[in-house]
Amino acid sequence: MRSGCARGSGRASRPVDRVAVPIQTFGPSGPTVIGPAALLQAKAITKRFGATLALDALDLDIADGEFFALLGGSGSGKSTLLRIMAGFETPDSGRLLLDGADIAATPPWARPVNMMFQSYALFPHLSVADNVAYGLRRAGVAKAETGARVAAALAMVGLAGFDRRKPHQLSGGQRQRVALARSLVMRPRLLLLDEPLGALDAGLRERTGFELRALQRETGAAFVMVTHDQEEALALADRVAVLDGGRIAQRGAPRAIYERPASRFVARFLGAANVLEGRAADGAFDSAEAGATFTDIPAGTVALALRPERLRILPPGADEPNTAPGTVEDAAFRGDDTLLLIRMAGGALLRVAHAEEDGAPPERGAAVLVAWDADDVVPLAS
Ligand SMILES: Nc1ncnc2c1ncn2[C@@H]1O[C@H](COP(=O)(O)OP(=O)(O)OP(=O)(O)O)[C@@H](O)[C@H]1O
Repeated sequence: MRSGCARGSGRASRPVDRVAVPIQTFGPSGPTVIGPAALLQAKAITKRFGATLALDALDLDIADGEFFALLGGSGSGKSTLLRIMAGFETPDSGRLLLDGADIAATPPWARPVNMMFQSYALFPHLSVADNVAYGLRRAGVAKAETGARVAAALAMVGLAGFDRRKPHQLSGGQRQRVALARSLVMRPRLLLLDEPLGALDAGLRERTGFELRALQRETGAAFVMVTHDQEEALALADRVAVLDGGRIAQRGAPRAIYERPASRFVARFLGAANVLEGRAADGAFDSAEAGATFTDIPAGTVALALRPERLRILPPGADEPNTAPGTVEDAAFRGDDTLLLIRMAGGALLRVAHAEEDGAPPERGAAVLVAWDADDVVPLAS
């Protein structure tokens, strides 16, 4: 992965009374939060739109104070799930619990939940301050308190002094901050963010990503972010759920699902791993397309994943275990590495990230050996 946003250890600045220590069990579908720290629980949520099954008996737990990312391709059900959490959409079946109590019948405004829309949905005719104050005024909060909370929220997102401007007098990044301030001013326990960085250019995305994490730590609210960008999800979230066809394909800490994807879909979706097909028998996996046999492979393995950055290139004839011959079909320089496409003798096309510090990459057409460490071979069960 080449990611713009580093993950900070970061927990230290969270107020002590909001520290989230979820208790987890590890079942076949990944860790499940069972402790009192579970803030929101979706249980077997199903939602259809006509013939489309948008969510398929989906289970999910969000812990108090965590940064959670819902990651998936177009149409995987991310937005539908977010809208159900917010109360803008009603599930056909299943339950949604907040602190253990069913909130199916609770209208959006009465939930301690706030949603920041991808479009920001600011009122164009209202000033920045009035946009941010809107929810507090509707809730009948006193004028003096409203003023103080609006000022604090604007300061928090770095927009002190912008109160009188109208949305059209702001840049895209500033409009996004107003939308954030408008959500945070309500002091939600759960903030839902629909593609929060989607409308920003690359430089601003990285900076805003760091700021989002800082705000999440500062407020102690749980953040649930929808994104189709895997780097963004891995960089920002404490936990990630990968959605596929209205179901959760895998969930867990970013590093865990990146390094140990459970299925072909997750391996390809996160970091574009090489997926090798073949046949498992007696603890070995024979991949004709890779021209290699892998040993110590658990029963039930249907394919193997190998990350491009874990593969190495050796000259032909090198005397090392765990190698297979191939030919360089193409090469693309990417700055800190070169992406090589290697056609293996068995026909598979492998992606290999050749780091700059490993010297000049081989030329197109060169015969090479592709090498791997046994520890980097990830067995996939589906
Ligand atoms: N109001 C609706 N009416 C009909 N179909 C809908 C409606 N909302 C969503 N769908 C369908 O439900 C499925 C899931 O949609 P959803 O918007 O949740 O996906 P998504 O993962 O957020 O996708 P994207 O990244 O493209 O926004 C899609 O097939 C979509 O076409």
